[in-house]
Amino acid sequence: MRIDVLTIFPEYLAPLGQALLGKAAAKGLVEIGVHDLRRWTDDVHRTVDDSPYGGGPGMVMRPEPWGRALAEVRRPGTRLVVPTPAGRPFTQAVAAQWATEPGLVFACGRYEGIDQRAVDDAAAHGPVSEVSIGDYVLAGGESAVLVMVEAVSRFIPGVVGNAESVELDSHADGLLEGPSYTRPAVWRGHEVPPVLLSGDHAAIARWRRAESLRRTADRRPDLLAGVELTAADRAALDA
Ligand SMILES: CN1CCN(Cc2ccc(Cn3ccc4ccc(-c5n[nH]c(N)c5C#N)cc43)cc2)CC1
Repeated sequence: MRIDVLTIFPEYLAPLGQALLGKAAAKGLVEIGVHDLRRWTDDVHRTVDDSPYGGGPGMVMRPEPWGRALAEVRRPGTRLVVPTPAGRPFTQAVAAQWATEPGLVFACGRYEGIDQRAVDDAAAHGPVSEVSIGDYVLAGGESAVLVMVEAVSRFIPGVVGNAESVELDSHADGLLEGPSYTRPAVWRGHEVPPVLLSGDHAAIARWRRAESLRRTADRRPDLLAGVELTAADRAALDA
């Protein structure tokens, strides 16, 4: 997969070269390009913003640099992802879907956002997704792109050493994952749940499902509505 990021703060995306993703890039599992949008400005001051039509606070990013940058960076048909507080929710399912695509281009806005015409015009050259990573307001799209690239890359074979780990991620089965434990068996008087030391894999699987259901019911009851519960699940929730 090829991932390109357009931003006025390229150094903000330096973490993409670190850790799992950095290793994946070194192994050729993913190609990452970060591009300074100012490369496509047309004035000596390398201007990327201007006042909003209709008035209002702050500045809006001009369409021209985006149009020129996307024409050069985005291969026709490649999905353009535009982080925005007004976007559709970015979810694990969306990450899994995008991971099947040959490439992604991320447009990091700043100020009060990007002139909508730059986004609308991009739709003529491939799919465009305006997405939000959560119901809070950031200062720009770069943090959101770091989050989304990490979530998508976990689905690329070979990026996460243990493929089973991705299958057991929170939200993989629509639920939150339950608690995890490792040695020592007792730490500051806190014991690891005995079932995990029992070697009874069926009992362990039942316990883990029950803990996942209980945590989801407690912290994200909204997710339960989308999960088909068995009789055993209901019994675990009622326990
Ligand atoms: C007059 N109007 C003008 C717009 N504001 C709304 C507004 C618009 C942009 C910004 C800053 N910003 C610029 C680009 C950009 C991309 C993503 C995100 C973002 N925030 N939160 C998420 N989950 C995000 C994601 N993903 C924020 C961004 C701040 C506030 C209301 C008043």
